[in-house]
Amino acid sequence: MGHSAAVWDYRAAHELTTDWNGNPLVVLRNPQGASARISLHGGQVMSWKNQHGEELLFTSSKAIFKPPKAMRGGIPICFPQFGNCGLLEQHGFARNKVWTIDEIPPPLPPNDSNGKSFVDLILKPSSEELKFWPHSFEYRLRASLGSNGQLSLISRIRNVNGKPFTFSFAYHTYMSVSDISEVRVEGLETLDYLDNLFQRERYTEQGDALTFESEVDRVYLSCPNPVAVIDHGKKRTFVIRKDGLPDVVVWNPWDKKSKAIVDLGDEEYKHMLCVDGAVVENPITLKPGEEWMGRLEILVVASSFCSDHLDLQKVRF
Ligand SMILES: O=P(O)(O)OC[C@H]1O[C@@H](O)[C@H](O)[C@@H](O)[C@@H]1O
Repeated sequence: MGHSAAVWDYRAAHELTTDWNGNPLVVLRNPQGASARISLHGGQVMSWKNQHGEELLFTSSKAIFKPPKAMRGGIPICFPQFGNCGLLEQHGFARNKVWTIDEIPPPLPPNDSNGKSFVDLILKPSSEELKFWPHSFEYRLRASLGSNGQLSLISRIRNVNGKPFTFSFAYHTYMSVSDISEVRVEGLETLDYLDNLFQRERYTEQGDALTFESEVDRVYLSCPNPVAVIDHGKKRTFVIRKDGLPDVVVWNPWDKKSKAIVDLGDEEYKHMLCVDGAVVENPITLKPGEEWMGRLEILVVASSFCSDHLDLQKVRF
């Protein structure tokens, strides 16, 4: 049965360790030497390295690795609320909870199993969460690392409640960049966005590409695939493809705001950019028994491909 191959893949390709603070951590590796580390605290990707051992995600030098807060960096999961538009704590509780590993996960689809290592993490609400968000759910997060180093995150959230519930969501992806002034984001041209710096007022993107000269905190609406983060300094491009995640949040706090963020080092805002696949404008409502799926895939394209003429539609994951 197909299942045995997947179990073999799973056992051979990931290992369990702990971070220096004692939090359990899953390590995925591919045969070429790329790796990803996913913490059971928050189901958060903490590190993603390419085959040369270069870190692709930003982690603050002042990051606090202790529950109940999420570490500043990597890819925190924002669920069941994005931002502060709701009654829950900012970005919801999922990023602050301890997840478990599914030791016998469903297999990878046969057409997608080649060289992939993966892990499935599970979050179910405890009686504590149910007190302030009274909805039973099962959340399965599959993190996988592909043969060309691409990182893929698939969230499946199922309503196991007797009543419908509604949520918003984001993969809050902190990319590591050479210098924010050397970066541009493509794929957002002509889109409408909600500007968090102006009470979520709606504007339309006018530029050919988004560049950074001051604080940016926006939700771009209904973004087509792909979105690209082009880093001229590091000569590499993050190509982002998503499914079930219509919106894209772009955030950099810039100098003034970052001084107020206690777990962000001085001047570190220059080396980070959050570009999140998200569901913000139209939250998801799940009826009893229904499941939602949101997939994010990120591939870093080598410097030789990094030019103004990169044809993003032709990038193969
Ligand atoms: O400090 P937190 O809770 O991780 O949030 C960081 C930022 O996350 C972004 O996604 C929001 O748009 C910002 O408004 C927010 O400041």
